[in-house]
Amino acid sequence: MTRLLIIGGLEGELGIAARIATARGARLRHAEGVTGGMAIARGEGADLILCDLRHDVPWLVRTLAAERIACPVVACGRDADGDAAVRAIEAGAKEFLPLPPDADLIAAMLAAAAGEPDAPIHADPVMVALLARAAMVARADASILIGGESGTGKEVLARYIHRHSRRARGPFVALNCAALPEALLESELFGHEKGAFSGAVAARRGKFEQADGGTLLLDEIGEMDPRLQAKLLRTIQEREVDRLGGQAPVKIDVRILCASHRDLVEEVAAGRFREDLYFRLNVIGLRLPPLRERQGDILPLAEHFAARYSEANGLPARPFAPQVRAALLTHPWPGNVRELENAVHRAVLLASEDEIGPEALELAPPRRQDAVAGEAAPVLAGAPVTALVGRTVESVERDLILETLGHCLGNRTRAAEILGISIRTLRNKLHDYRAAGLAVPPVPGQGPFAALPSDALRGA
Ligand SMILES: Nc1ncnc2c1ncn2[C@@H]1O[C@H](COP(=O)(O)OP(=O)(O)OP(=O)(O)O)[C@@H](O)[C@H]1O
Repeated sequence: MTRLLIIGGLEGELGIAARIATARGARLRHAEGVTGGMAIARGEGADLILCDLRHDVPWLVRTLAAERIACPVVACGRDADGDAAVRAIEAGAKEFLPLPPDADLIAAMLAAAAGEPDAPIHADPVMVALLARAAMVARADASILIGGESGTGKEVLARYIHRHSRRARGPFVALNCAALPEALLESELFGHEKGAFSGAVAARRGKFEQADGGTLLLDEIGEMDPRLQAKLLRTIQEREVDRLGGQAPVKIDVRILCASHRDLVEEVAAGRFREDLYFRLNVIGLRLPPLRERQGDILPLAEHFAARYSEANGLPARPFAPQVRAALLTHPWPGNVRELENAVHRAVLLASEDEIGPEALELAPPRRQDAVAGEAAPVLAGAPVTALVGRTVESVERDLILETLGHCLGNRTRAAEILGISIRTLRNKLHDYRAAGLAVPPVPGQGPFAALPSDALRGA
């Protein structure tokens, strides 16, 4: 959690800045003047100092430097205080924050001060409120269940909670419960002793032990099978894990965060998820809204991804053309932030020299589930191999899986065989694609198009 020190009177606009910063999860200390501020910086330390320009900012900056206290100072004032701002910056103040304060600017400063490279990018009031709540509940040790469609940023939020918790210096460990078959998931979670099963050639600490003193994120918890659910409940209640093949349980101190794109209440009602475990995990519930319900986040996220992928690919930073901005704002984003990230990544690679224009933006048309024949083609189906450069592994994998399944007329077993993956992995992936609004060929004999000829089903 960022320790913010504000120097100056809090009755006016600086007070508003203080409230914004606290709402964004900063821990606030306050001093009326620079001498009091220095005393706090020496005693408790600070990650960021906001100092009113009416105080002696140059003295503050010099004294911090002389005492080797590394802490950025941001000078705050009205635009009219130009001369004082220049003097402050010349003395070594990091930035000038114009008053009245802008909430996004404060958030960016806090994120930079906290050194949070993967801080959630956000601007929409819905997300501002959600993150403020997350930062608040992060301090308790209670379990949190994070709901939200696939790709909305549940893991990003979980990491944010960890960083704002008193376990921030401990490990953050994540495990996707949908990605592994049951037996493997069990040993990944709980660990095993050497020889516990064939192939267990050495003892291995499970994720619970790895997360000791920190936070464990169990992603896609709704996919966990009932036997493991029972074992998980026991582990949480007893605060100790039994390694497979182990002699004695091992004490653990772990905070559990869970994420699921399924409605776990429905899963409980359907008898697929244990009610007692649900109540254990859902002490606090947070729901990430789909991207289409937080329009204010779209452009800041798009700009963030454009900057990131331009830099990563050694390309110049280019602005989005106005048509692209409009298209980004109106697209429904069934795959949420992940879809936006992939679309912007592609656009950055395909764009011309001076701007990211509409020709570089490929947006998948919105799809109904189980689309009619001919529409069953996956996004970018039939892309020749030479067109793969510039695409993410994830999007190529998705197209490969959907095309293969279409080729097998929806036969999951056959498609999994051809793809060389387990049927469980295939099912999990198809589930995600469906949740993201993509057309998934139905199981033969069950779908509405079972009677159609194969060519029609295969699509493009
Ligand atoms: N607010 C955000 N700021 C920056 N990046 C984000 C944000 N939200 C999501 N992302 C990015 O979008 C992608 C998907 O996010 P994440 O994996 O957290 O989603 P998820 O909801 O856990 O998805 P799934 O349910 O499929 O596991 C990631 O690459 C992540 O970095």
